[in-house]
Amino acid sequence: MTKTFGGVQALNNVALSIQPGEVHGLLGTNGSGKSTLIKVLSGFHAPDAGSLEIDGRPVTLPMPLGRSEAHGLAFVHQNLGLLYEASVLENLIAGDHERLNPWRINWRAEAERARVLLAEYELDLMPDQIVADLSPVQRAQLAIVRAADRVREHRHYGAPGVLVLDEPTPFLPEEDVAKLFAIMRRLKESGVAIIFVSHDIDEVLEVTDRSTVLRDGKAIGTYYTASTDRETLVHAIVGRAVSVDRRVSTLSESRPIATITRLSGKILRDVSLSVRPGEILGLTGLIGSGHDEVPMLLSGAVQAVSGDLMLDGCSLDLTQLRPADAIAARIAFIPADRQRLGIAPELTLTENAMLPILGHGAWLNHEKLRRATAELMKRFTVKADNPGQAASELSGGNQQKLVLGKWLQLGPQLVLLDEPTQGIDVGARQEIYDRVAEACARGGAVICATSEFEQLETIAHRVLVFERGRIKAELKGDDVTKASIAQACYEGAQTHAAE
Ligand SMILES: Nc1ncnc2c1ncn2[C@@H]1O[C@H](COP(=O)(O)OP(=O)(O)OP(=O)(O)O)[C@@H](O)[C@H]1O
Repeated sequence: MTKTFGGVQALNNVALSIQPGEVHGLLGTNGSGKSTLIKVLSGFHAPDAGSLEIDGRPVTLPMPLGRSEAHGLAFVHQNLGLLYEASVLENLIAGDHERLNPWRINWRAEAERARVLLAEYELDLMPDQIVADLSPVQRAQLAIVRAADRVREHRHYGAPGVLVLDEPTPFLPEEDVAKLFAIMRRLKESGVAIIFVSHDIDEVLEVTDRSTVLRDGKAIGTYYTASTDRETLVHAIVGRAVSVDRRVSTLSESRPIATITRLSGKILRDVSLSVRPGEILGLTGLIGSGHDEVPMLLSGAVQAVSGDLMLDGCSLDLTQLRPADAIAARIAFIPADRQRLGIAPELTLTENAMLPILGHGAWLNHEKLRRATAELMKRFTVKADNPGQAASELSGGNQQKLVLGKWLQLGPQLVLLDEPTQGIDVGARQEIYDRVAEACARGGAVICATSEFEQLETIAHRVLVFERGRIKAELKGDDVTKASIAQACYEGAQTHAAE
């Protein structure tokens, strides 16, 4: 398969075969061509050259949009492909042309079918819930179950069934990843083949049978999971060894730069905490613990029920805080849902990157803005054709790097991160950590909400573990390890503290 966009060769003669009942990892750095390959299979892109065979039968390319399902292919793309204003039920049946006559839908029977399906996969969802009201995790689960259902349906028609999961796990905490893997194993046992795109090498080693690595649009090799290891895969992906050792700077004794008192939101109840200049404070917990509410409330993205923030001597009432006030106070927020909250997809890279620094003057120096964006893209290693292209054309990981660059260029004194490296490849993660460390070295403080324990072990000076809206444990210094964070999350507090 070969595909070029302007000057970018996204796929260069890639060959790949997937066996029935196999989980096949598709790995590679950001922009290496994984999504492009998948979008060729779904009919979104027409390849420049290449052929496709399913179950021994040649399939004509380009795949007409909507026809991939008839060949037994079902997809969960990075943006999940859900209709946000529609209900869970409407999302489950939307586009199910193989099974449903769109002119005559028995809504009662479909609602019952949806209830059975959701119960089978142990999802705590009701058919009439609106997708916009669901948490990111629930949305990911819904998209995966919908695709799994379509694949299974096709087995009744005698088609082999291939489920394609393009990075379905970045939002999911460990317990939900385990649930997803259980779904995958069940499908695999019934002969369904699964293509699994992930940047998480541990997950890849746990769930795949084989993996193919793409680099710069070329297939570097296919590896049997049973006879490979983390280092080999990382080396194949990045082209060099990558260390995941703990790397935190030494903190000098100083007073907090930010103190949050009695913060309450939808889940959070009366939480108080503080963070010192140069410190990276990790917040974590299981799904619904409320840790990921903190960045939203401190940035004014959502107004708090109660709470104050004392930032470098200034007091901010978090029940009144608007995003513009937060930006003026030099608070930067990098949200988890980059597609909806991080980027403006139709705007160019320059427009996206320069939005926070544009003044209110009538004249814009476009050449200067373009140059500043090109510089930013270099610093944050955003792989793109040129600053004038639309942000929607960037690969997922490169969009994330653009959002980080857009906010960190302001030199914020409080950086709020929510799952900052989701979708970022193992090599580029180190660069992101370097940029975050730079923000700290300038005297800023970082609050990072994440369900990736390994990330916290690598970068956090201190970690607060949340449960039911409250802090239940604090881990510091050498106690910040993947194992101790997991233990605190799952088994109860080691120590209890709230500064
Ligand atoms: N519609 C498009 N127009 C222009 N360039 C594109 C388009 N889609 C993808 N590209 C480019 O093709 C290359 C491969 O992108 P692709 O999305 O396939 O990467 P990826 O491996 O899925 O990356 P990630 O891990 O970040 O999601 C990138 O350089 C990207 O910028």
